[in-house]
Amino acid sequence: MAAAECASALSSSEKVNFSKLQNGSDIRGVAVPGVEGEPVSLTEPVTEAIAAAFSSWLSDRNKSDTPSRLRVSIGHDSRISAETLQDAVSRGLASAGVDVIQYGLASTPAMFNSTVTEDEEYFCPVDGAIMITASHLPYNRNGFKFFTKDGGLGKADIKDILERAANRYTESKQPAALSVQKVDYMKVYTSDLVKAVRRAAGNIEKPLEGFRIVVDAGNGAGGFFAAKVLEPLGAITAGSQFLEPDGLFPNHIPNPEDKTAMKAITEAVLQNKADLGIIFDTDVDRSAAVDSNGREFNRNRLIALMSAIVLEEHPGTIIVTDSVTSDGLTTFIEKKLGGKHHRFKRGYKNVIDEAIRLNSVGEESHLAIETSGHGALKENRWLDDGAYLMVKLLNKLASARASKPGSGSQVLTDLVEGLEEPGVAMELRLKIDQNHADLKGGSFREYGEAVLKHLENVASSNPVLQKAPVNYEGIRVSGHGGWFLLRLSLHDPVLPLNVEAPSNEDAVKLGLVVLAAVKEFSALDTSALDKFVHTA
Ligand SMILES: O=P(O)(O)OC[C@H]1O[C@H](O)[C@H](O)[C@@H](O)[C@@H]1O
Repeated sequence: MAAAECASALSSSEKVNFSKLQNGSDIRGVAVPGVEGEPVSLTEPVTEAIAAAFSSWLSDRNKSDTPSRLRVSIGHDSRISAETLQDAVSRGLASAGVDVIQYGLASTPAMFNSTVTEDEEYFCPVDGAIMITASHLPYNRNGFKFFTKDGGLGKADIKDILERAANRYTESKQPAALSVQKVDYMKVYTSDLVKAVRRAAGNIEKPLEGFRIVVDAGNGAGGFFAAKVLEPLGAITAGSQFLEPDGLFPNHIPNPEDKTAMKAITEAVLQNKADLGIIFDTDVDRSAAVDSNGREFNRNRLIALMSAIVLEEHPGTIIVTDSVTSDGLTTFIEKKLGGKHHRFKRGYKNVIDEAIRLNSVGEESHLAIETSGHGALKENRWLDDGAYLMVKLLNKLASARASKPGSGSQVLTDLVEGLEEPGVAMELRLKIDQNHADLKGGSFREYGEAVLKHLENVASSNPVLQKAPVNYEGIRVSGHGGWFLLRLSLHDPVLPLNVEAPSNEDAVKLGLVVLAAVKEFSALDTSALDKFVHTA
């Protein structure tokens, strides 16, 4: 499908529900027509209004300290609607009197980086940055993430921007005099990553010489990592796959939580006898790895690995994670590594903000990381960066090679030794039918809260179950050698259920507890749970 077919224009008299485009701290919508039941919501005029609204938000925020014209950078991932939206964003910004700098294909973390880089040749630092991406969502979606030098914008800022956009959308527009610069900013960002590995290795030019490392970019924006980061450091990247951007994602979903994606990189490692495999999501703010034996470092195992690295550097520090992390991970961080596991809420912005808050009240934390593969380090300005997580693994490889040549990725494998892993780990997503009479006109959130309250009461009266003493999200309960967590999704009318247990039999016992408690809620679709408890 050609980019020109994307994002057909709406007339300004049509009603646009801007608030529906908010997805937590991002904006997301449908940008490409053709999928039944998914009309285009992120049209060019809507996009122009959002970009102009960001610039008005930015200029209000910077009023006192930036008398000159504002500069905003724009980057995008490999989606087929990227260029159309990039042009619309540029027009929206220019109409608001902002200087526009287009980076073309870029990663989300690079966009944040552009707000802190000091380099006039690249028009940096910019006052704000916009990344056009919908992460791992299907090809027809797209969206925006916004950054200033203080990091990614939060929920309240996005709400504000969408309100401003709704007001602007009805205003008649003047054609804007477009002042657009194009620069290859990824050159700056990748050279920062290369320098970070060289520095950690004692300023050796090629600290990864001889390592075979394969990259799977899933046809997203992460293909640069092979040629622009690994190769200059001396690694051999033969066997890397899906490095070419292709917004139809023909090979697999670029998502390190996805089983097919992890299988693809694992096979590439084994076939190429590589020391390490690295996989990114579409916009490179999430990642995972695979060791030379094909063992996956994603989800809890990636957190364990990163915790081991960070706790060597900062003994005793607090590791902040999302809520769906395993009990085995807590034991590993606290008993084996001597750190403290702070299991917080789901959502990368939530874990990062919590780590920043802890530091501000004198509780030292250096790592905030989610099972999804999002992760941020204090040393890297709390930038949510999948590529930087991989840089930390590369540093480990390089230092192990210096002391023990030929040991491949064994150093990483050894670091997670002792992590207890459950026999069964699963997530089922139970949908709330928002139009169901049982909601009695209330919101799906209220309904979900009622389900959780009831489950809490049921669990409290069952002597074989123990409610988690500290819990920030949903209902987490231990029993039958495992645990379950039922919570409200951050964005969707869904109650995700995570269960971990030593065996299928135990997982079924936990599943039955949940099923018995929620079955009277007729707007909740429990078919996946029914199926699990009857067939597992
Ligand atoms: O609550 P859920 O539906 O499981 O979604 C949770 C996820 O939402 C978004 O994708 C965020 O980027 C992730 O950081 C978060 O983990």
